[in-house]
Amino acid sequence: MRTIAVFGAGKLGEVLLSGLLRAGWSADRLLATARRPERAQELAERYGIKVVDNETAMLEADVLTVAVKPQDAGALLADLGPKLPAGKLVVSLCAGLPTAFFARHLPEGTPVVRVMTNTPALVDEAMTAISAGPHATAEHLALTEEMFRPLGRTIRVPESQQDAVTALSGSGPAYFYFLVEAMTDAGILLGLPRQVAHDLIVQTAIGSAVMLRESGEHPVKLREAVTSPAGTTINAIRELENHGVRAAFLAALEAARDRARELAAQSG
Ligand SMILES: NC(=O)C1=CN([C@@H]2O[C@H](COP(=O)(O)OP(=O)(O)OC[C@H]3O[C@@H](n4cnc5c(N)ncnc54)[C@H](OP(=O)(O)O)[C@@H]3O)[C@@H](O)[C@H]2O)C=CC1
Ligand SMILES: O=C(O)[C@@H]1CCC=N1
Repeated sequence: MRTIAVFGAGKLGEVLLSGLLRAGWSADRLLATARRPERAQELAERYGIKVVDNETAMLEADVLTVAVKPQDAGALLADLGPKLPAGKLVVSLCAGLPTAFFARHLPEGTPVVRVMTNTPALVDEAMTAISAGPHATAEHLALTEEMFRPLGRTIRVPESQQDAVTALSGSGPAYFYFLVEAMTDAGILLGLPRQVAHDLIVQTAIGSAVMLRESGEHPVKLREAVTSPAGTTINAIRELENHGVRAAFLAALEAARDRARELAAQSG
């Protein structure tokens, strides 16, 4: 079993570590790094893993998973890059940053894999997209899949699609939570107690998601089955169309994709 280090175990890094432990990855094969000592202590106590400095993690691990914010990746790589021994696999979780950015900071020949996952990894329902960067072989991709498959679904995509993936499934959970929040408010407007509105919409979201996955039907077909002629649903759909909700999603995802591009441009 390989040793995996998570550099910058913040929100997403912790989700990954907890998922690997749930999947049976041995705690003594996991390392984490953190910038703040109190965070390091918290992770060590919570998961029983070693939290070490970046250089130790780089030397001891086989897979170096970069989970710092894209804005912090340059400083981390400037520190580690020149000292990186051969034979390590670098897996980036950073939104926007192309593998070419990593290659510029790392010794020639270092394999890099770019990954975009999402927070439902916490309940083993992540959507993880994996792309080969420079020097990444089939074996490196298989190893990355081995890390992420227990956390949900994985797919391979060309790296050119990763900014779109980031906008769609990387950020996607936030859009669903936003929708649930808005629908709960709507329930309150209609006179339901907050908790009742919340419970109704959460179960409706789960039921709809399971139907989407398990029926294999097109969403239009599933929506039609709910939308009775001259019934209630079509009145709501007309309002959603009048308020440009579909167009808002198109614009929102373009904005997220553009931000991923900006992060890459700013990182140099
Ligand atoms: N959150 C999400 O849903 C997703 C995030 N991502 C990507 O994952 C990455 C992490 O995001 P997220 O977890 O939300 O961010 P967080 O800020 O929660 O985590 C990043 C962590 O890295 C630490 N850090 C920064 N620099 C260093 C360093 N040099 N050495 C050690 N630790 C360091 C930070 O420390 P400090 O606490 O001091 O700031 C922080 O704890 C990003 O690149 C993001 O694009 C990808 C998909 C989904
Ligand atoms: O908001 C962000 O930048 C990160 C990347 C995808 C989800 N969260």
